Amino acid sequence: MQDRPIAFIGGGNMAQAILTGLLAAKFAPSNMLVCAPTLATRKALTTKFSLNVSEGNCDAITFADVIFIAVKPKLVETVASELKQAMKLAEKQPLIISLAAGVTTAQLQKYFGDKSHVFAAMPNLPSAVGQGLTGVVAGKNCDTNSIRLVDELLSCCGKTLWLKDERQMPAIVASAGSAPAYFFLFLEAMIASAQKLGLSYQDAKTAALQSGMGALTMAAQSPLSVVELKEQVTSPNGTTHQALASFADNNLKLVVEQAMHAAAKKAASY
Ligand SMILES: NC(=O)C1=CN([C@@H]2O[C@H](COP(=O)(O)OP(=O)(O)OC[C@H]3O[C@@H](n4cnc5c(N)ncnc54)[C@H](OP(=O)(O)O)[C@@H]3O)[C@@H](O)[C@H]2O)C=CC1
Ligand SMILES: O=C(O)[C@@H]1CCC=N1
Repeated sequence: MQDRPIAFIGGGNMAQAILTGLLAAKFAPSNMLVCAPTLATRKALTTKFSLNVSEGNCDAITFADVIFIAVKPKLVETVASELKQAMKLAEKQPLIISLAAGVTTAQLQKYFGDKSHVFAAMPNLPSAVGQGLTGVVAGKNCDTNSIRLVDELLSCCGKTLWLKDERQMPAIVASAGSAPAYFFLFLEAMIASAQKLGLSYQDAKTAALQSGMGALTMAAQSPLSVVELKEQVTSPNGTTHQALASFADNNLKLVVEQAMHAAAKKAASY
């Protein structure tokens, strides 16, 4: 699999995260092509990854077996109309994996053509460190071999979740695609509060990060539920009780629910 030529349309944050995951899994930079319109982006990508770059998106068709679409959702139709022309002349049809939030397999099928082999995927940024979560759905023309290949590719970047019902995709956007930002926000707030309580920035960051990594590792490994683990930290009328009561007074669960519904609603609107 590592010798498969792979192209990215768009070379921004998400393309680079997946690229980093694939390169760590021993894909060769010489088998990678990134198409991006801005010269500065192409130069930065060449310097960082020593891979191939192109200004023209259609080069992806002659180069690659698998093409990741890593542009903003609103641009997917535009880049698809370019690629579709080149695909008509191609001997072999590439697998198209869209990373765009909220763009469905039906939309992809319409943009790339009824015979195209499309996947709608929703990864997240920790793909860059092999800890990503990608929700994915296969379009109607994808056979078992191509599904297996896409699963292997995405698994280089972390866990892969094949959705039985594509209508679950907005929930994946809200709970995985956007979710790293919620954790970063929480860390940002904890670091700032710890500084106000007297720690240096560096110590505040170490305390927040180590507590976060410790808690997440326990939540992943323990047979106990997160509610039970939370109770183990909380002494009756102790310090944690005070903190959790303050969160409850400020309706933290409702705040989280509203935020995730807003993300899902946006995903469903593309
Ligand atoms: N960021 C994230 O955490 C996640 C993002 N996604 C999805 O990934 C997609 C990309 O997001 P993200 O990487 O954050 O965005 P960025 O803005 O970081 O990157 C977008 C890229 O698209 C390129 N681009 C713009 N126009 C064209 C064009 N006409 N042809 C080819 N490339 C073009 C830009 O090139 P240039 O730099 O040359 O202008 C840029 O490299 C989105 O659809 C988003 O929904 C999904 C999950 C998580
Ligand atoms: O914010 C966004 O729209 C993209 C999709 C998920 C994460 N980033």
